Amino acid sequence: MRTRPLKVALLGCGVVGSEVARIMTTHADDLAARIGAPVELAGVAVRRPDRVRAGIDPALVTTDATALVKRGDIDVVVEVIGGIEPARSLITAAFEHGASVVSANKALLAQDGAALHAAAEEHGRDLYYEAAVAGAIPLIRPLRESLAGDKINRVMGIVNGTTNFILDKMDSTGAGYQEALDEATALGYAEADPTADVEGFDAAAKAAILAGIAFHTRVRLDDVHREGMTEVTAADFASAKAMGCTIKLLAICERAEDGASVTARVHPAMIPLTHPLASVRGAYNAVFVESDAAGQLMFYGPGAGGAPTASAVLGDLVAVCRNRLDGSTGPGESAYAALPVSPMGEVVTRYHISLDVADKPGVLAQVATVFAEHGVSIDTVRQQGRPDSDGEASLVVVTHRASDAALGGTVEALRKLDTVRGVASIMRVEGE
Ligand SMILES: NC(=O)c1ccc[n+]([C@@H]2O[C@H](COP(=O)([O-])OP(=O)(O)OC[C@H]3O[C@@H](n4cnc5c(N)ncnc54)[C@H](O)[C@@H]3O)[C@@H](O)[C@H]2O)c1
Ligand SMILES: N[C@@H](CCO)C(=O)O
Ligand code: NA
Repeated sequence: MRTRPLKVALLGCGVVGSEVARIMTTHADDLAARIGAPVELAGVAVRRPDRVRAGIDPALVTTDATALVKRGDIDVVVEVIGGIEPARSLITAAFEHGASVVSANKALLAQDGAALHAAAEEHGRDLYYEAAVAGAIPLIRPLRESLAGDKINRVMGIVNGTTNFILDKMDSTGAGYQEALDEATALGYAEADPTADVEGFDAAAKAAILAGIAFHTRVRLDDVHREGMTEVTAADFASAKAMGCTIKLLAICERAEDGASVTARVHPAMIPLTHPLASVRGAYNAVFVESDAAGQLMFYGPGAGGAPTASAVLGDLVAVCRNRLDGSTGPGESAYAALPVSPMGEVVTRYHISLDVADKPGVLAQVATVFAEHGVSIDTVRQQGRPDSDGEASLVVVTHRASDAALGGTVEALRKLDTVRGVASIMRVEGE
């Protein structure tokens, strides 16, 4: 074993960074044995230097992250600050000054992954980010390495723990969205500003990263269709139950049936209770991968939290350190397929549409005609009179597979019918 240590700079010492530092210290001997050289924490960049950080030598702490990454003797920079800047400039400077980088930053990778990979390649260094998608769950490496010989057709997953916790609460208790969000906040699952999670931004960033790796194609954050889950109601869950389904916020990356294009999207969807993703409870994450040769694979585990996320960071750290020792680099960006990313209108799936209609003769026929005129085939229709309403009924239509554009046209035309008083909800049905 080499005795000269590999030097690691840690940027950010929050929820994830403090766990990275702890594991580096407590598992130092094992890490050294696995890597073939000791790893030394050579500097820790923080924003608040006065805070007491158990197990971290105060002499290592600095507020000057830029000077730390430019020191020249750093082998690996671990970026767990988050956000776009200064993380992007720091990572770029790290490559320029000879370091490899491990990051957990999905927002940055989804936005600037291509440029950062190019910088890593230019300087002959590694950029690893297993922790950026689904926390501790090994996913990036299985997609990039274990499945490198297969053809991935679909990646569908629950990649946000906060929203899964909220939806699971709504499902199991009948609570409304706000009540479930309040509980998630009180228990520390949801942040004070939950926008990134509940509006699907976090999941969309992860979808962009996953689609890019799965399809060897550059998929930018802007290419991902995004709908949050704030409009999901207790009534939607009741409808889902009636169909033997539950509702999950899904990130879905798909190759088109002709293989010539791909799509990436995040939205709430009904899935059958028999689908493996339906049994993912609480704040857990899971990703379902379908490929030509392997068939169906499921990756499941904790998608967030300090120690679980640090597990993924440490795994990357070991891999990157091994590469440094033998002067190699691991796989970089693979975007050779360069498939076009189609807009949401071209996505084909099934829909569950709940309408408030006038309860009188001919209405069902009128509604069915609108679906037929737009080429959307109906699978089932369920009508329920509502005793409390003045001559209104709820009409629930479940369609066969149709394009999002055709469904959009159908709904627009339905809204124009006098007999359709309102469109209570539209939800996609996945996983069948
Ligand atoms: N917390 C999780 O469960 C989780 C899971 C997966 C990925 N991640 C990702 O890991 C990263 C870190 O997340 P976190 O939960 O640890 O966040 P956090 O807010 O707890 O920690 C970030 C730390 O960086 C510090 N910081 C900010 N700007 C800095 C600067 N210029 N120099 C030095 N330090 C600076 C902050 O003071 C803070 O302590 C993010 O990219 C996040 O998306 C987090
Ligand atoms: N806010 C994210 C953290 C992990 O990226 C979640 O709830 O899953
Ligand atoms: Na992961």
